[in-house]
Amino acid sequence: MPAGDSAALEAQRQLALAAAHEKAAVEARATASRYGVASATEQRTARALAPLAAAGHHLLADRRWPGSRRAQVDMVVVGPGGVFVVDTKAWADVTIDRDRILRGQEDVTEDLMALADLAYRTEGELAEIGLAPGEVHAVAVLAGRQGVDERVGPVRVVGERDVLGLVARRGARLAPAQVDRVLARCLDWFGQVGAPAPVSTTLPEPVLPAPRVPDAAPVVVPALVPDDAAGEPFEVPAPRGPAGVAPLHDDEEARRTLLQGLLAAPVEEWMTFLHPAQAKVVRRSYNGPARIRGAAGTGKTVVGLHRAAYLARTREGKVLVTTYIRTLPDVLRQMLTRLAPDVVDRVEFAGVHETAKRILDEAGVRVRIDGRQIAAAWTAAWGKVAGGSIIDTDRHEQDYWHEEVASVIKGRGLTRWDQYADLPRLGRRHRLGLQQRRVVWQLYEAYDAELRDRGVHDFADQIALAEAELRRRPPAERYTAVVVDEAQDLTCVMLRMLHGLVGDATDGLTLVGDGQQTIYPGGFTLAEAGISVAGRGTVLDVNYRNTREILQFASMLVRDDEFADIEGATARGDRPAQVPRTGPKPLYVRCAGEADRQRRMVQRVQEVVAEVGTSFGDVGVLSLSRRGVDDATEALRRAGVPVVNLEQYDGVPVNRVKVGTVKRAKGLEFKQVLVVDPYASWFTDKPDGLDDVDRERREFRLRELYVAMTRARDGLWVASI
Ligand SMILES: Nc1ncnc2c1ncn2[C@@H]1O[C@H](COP(=O)(O)OP(=O)(O)OP(=O)(O)O)[C@@H](O)[C@H]1O
Repeated sequence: MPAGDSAALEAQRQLALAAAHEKAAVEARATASRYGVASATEQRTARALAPLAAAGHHLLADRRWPGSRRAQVDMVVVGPGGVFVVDTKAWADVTIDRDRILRGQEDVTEDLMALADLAYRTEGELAEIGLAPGEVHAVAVLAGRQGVDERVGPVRVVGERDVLGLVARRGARLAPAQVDRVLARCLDWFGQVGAPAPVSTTLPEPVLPAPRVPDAAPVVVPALVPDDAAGEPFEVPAPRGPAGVAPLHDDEEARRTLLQGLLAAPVEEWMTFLHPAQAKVVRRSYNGPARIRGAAGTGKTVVGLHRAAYLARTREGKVLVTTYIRTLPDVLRQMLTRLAPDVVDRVEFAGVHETAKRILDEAGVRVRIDGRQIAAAWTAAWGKVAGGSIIDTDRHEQDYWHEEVASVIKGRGLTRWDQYADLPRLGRRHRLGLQQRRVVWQLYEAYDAELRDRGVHDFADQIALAEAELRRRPPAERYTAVVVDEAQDLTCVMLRMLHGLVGDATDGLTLVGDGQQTIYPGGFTLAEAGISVAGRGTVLDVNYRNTREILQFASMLVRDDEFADIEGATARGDRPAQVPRTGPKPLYVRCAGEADRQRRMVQRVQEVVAEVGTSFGDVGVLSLSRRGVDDATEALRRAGVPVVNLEQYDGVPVNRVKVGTVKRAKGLEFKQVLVVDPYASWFTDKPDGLDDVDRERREFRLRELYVAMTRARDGLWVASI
């Protein structure tokens, strides 16, 4: 090749190289400007959140996205308000339509779902140390925006100026020691980002065109027009002020927002921090009905509530929390309001009868319940069929037969004599011969006829009708899940009805309870109710409520107790493996008579409220009978002690001594409990010498006392005569 030719080629090569470098430079600049935009907006989010540091929050910026080699999380906030996984979006023209988010015409929901998925995995990671699932939040911050507070699925979408308030308003949910534990785990989970990839200046050797033979024209290097790489279309508010950036919050505003959070009442530990075993049950998925059991005070209700919140958060549709006791759902709602304010409106609380009523109302089925007419129907039926018969003995009060009809026959949904003739009456010790059963059945028939003649229904009818209605017309996904607290209190038909709401759907039905606390007759098995929880059971075994001394005292009552468990076997109560708390021994006093007992009861109340940290509202006075409740109420009122009957208590803190029957106290707890109606013989009678009628009575009574005593957190006082 002639020398001139080779020089020209070299010039061409150099020019091509220069062009390639220039192109690469333009691209690199464009990329840099994109990063610049991102980091500028992220920095603004960081600045918006910065005041939180003064309130005990830790801001982890630019951490590794767990499970990804390259992706980063803009910011993780760990503090008293919980854990917030924050991603800043420099998006303009954003519209949110229900669970979708659009950027102009483009649906960018999936982008947020990646963040949701990360928060979900983080929740699982932190459950390992017991952090309750509801304390981890996915937050997308819209750069340069204000006054936005929306939800796209599980992701909270807020403006840059709203994010501080979002975190601060959560208040003090985690104690400093818990924040430290969560922080340590988060530092591991969201690892450090490694060194950035080195910048390479190596370019491939340019391939030059072959020289044209006749007259080689000079190579024209096209002018390089920078790509349209100015970055994403988004609006950042016009800079203001000397620094060129608008202040996100003036000091006063930030202080006010923070103060709001700091002043919020701290929540109890169990609302945010669980035992890891509890936290896992909350999130576990069961491919059908599940059962959570455990002895008194092991946190079953707590887990049930967290699970309800978790299911509401992660599923479409509503969750129902229900229980037998009419007043308990209100108390549970109050708890959930503080535990999971974000989902409380998607969880319904209703007693099991209220639930039946709603089902029937919606189906247009009329039910007429009239207490007086029901009582009259019973009295008339008893007079016609049972009075003077072989079941009318002084061994049984009418109540016994009323329970037999209401709980055993109607509770188990029996409608034919042959079903009852040889029915194993689980949990009822007194054996009934065929003759007695026949009379009981006739009594039932007569009672039923009396109800129909009067055009009224009783409460068991209401449940049976609702259950039948659900069978006739399965509900159109009314609830996504049903959580039943104190499930051992329900009759067979009640459980069938609740099962009818969700069937065997994954995570549909969660039964929470403790067979040891069964205080109603009418035992049955889950198989009879058409429910199987095989392989989907969990036992909780740390007692968080009682001191060791209280539990030991209460457990003596049920030492030899055997009960018919809903899973089919005759069971002994679950015993907690751990009872971490200790305290003073319970006091058992023998009184000279009823008047003496009332006097000492008032004195005891006055003593305990004189202790630091105990007020009237922390005291529960419990009785097995309504009469006992009336007497105690009267005595306390006379002494000027403020009282509230548990029938009227809805969980809103009130500084009055709570007085009520043990049945009404189910699921509740008090710092100090006074049990006011035992007779000494209840504790001393040996079961061996009793016939089966008395044995049955004794068993139910002792279980009820056990329930009463295990309501006590710190102090227990039992007075007998
Ligand atoms: N992980 C926990 N950390 C601290 N306290 C807890 C925890 N779990 C439960 N508790 C507390 O233990 C007490 C008992 O909890 P809970 O009422 O849920 O028990 P339970 O098993 O439903 O009791 P019961 O069957 O006797 O009604 C409550 O005061 C609750 O706040």
